[in-house]
Amino acid sequence: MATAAFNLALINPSTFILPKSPNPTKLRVCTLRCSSATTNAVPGLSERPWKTSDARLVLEDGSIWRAKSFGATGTQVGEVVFNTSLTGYQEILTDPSYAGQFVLMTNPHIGNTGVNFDDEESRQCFLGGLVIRSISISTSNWRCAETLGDYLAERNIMGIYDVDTRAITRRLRQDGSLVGVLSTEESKTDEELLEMSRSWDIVGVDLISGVSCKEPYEWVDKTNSEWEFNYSGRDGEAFHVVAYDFGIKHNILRRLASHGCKITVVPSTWPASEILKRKPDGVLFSNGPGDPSAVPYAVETVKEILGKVPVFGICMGHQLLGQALGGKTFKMKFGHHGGNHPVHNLRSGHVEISAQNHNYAVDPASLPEGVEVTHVNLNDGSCAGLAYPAQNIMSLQYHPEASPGPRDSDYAFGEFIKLMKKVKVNA
Ligand SMILES: NC(=O)CC[C@H](N)C(=O)O
Repeated sequence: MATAAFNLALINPSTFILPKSPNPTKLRVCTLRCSSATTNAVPGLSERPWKTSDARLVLEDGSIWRAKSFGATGTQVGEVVFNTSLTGYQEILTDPSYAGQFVLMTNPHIGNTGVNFDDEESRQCFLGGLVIRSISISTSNWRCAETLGDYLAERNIMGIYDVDTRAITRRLRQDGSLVGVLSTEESKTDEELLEMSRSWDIVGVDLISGVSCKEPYEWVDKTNSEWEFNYSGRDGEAFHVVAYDFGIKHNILRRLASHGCKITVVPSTWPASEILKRKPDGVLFSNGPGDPSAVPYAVETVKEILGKVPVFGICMGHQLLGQALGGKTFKMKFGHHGGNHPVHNLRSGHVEISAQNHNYAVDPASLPEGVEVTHVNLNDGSCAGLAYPAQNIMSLQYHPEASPGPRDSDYAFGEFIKLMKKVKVNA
């Protein structure tokens, strides 16, 4: 009888799914697995020559997922989001827009290429943690500098593996984003971790101030030659772009530099008046973590700049532009995170496969007349791009810089160059 119940549980994970219950004493564990993974095996020193589960992911709905840890140890709270990218885990780990979130990779096998010196998208990892199905037991790549586990441990980022990522993804798709707690601390009870997850919220929190640079700096690095497949925009003229760092990804800066721009990066709180004094040819509002409604100071800055100089907003920058134009943003059910999101460019008629990472979106119905929706996400019809030609504004909800992901939308940087050029010529 007991054996039958055990087998049933293994083949049907939903057996272990617990209803969201205010009574934490009813907690049970979602997965029960043995594995022959040998990553941490210490022959002769352990009764079992394989690593057994030593971590828990406790979700706010009351479900508990037993897992194995890699990277840092400890206890961490965050919002769980799933990312459908097949490659590019290092760029994802260093995308500052994941601050406050645990990234669950739907691709089951992660870590096989290790990490390298070139693919960093920011100065550190800001995400809460990494959740994967299987960590590669060997690392092989010509650029590999170290293993994923060592990299995360050095940066104090928790990772877990041997967890049913497919079941968690299905739950997030069904119920929406969930807050969770990752812990390797046996001393903490399930109830304590559940309480922690339920008393934490990502909505309404200014996460930008924790990731933005503290002082302005100049950026000069370009993307390498494999990116030179598109309109280069270089015509001997170096446009000066000021980039607001709300959590900016380096490839945005590299792409602008490759188009010949002279770039000054400024902190998120830098006054608009200081920017306008420098008379830039354009201003870029970058991607960044969290809720756009939690940073009214940034919306005010955007408002002060609009109409005075051409602007380009990317992701968080697009959301802040939407609000500055009088529109509203809202939290999506589980957002878009991955490198395979189809977007319809309404101006060209083309479909772009895009890189995306956002949980909030602009409500197009809330925007004033004259603002044009230029791009639509084909998965759910949400607004993926805006333009307000009267004020030389363009923005995208997704990532034309890719990194990781397809480069279909790279033309957007060329369009920004054209916008700056048009305004300069007519000045
Ligand atoms: N990549 C981003 O800029 C993310 C924007 C915002 N934090 C969101 O989740 O919607």
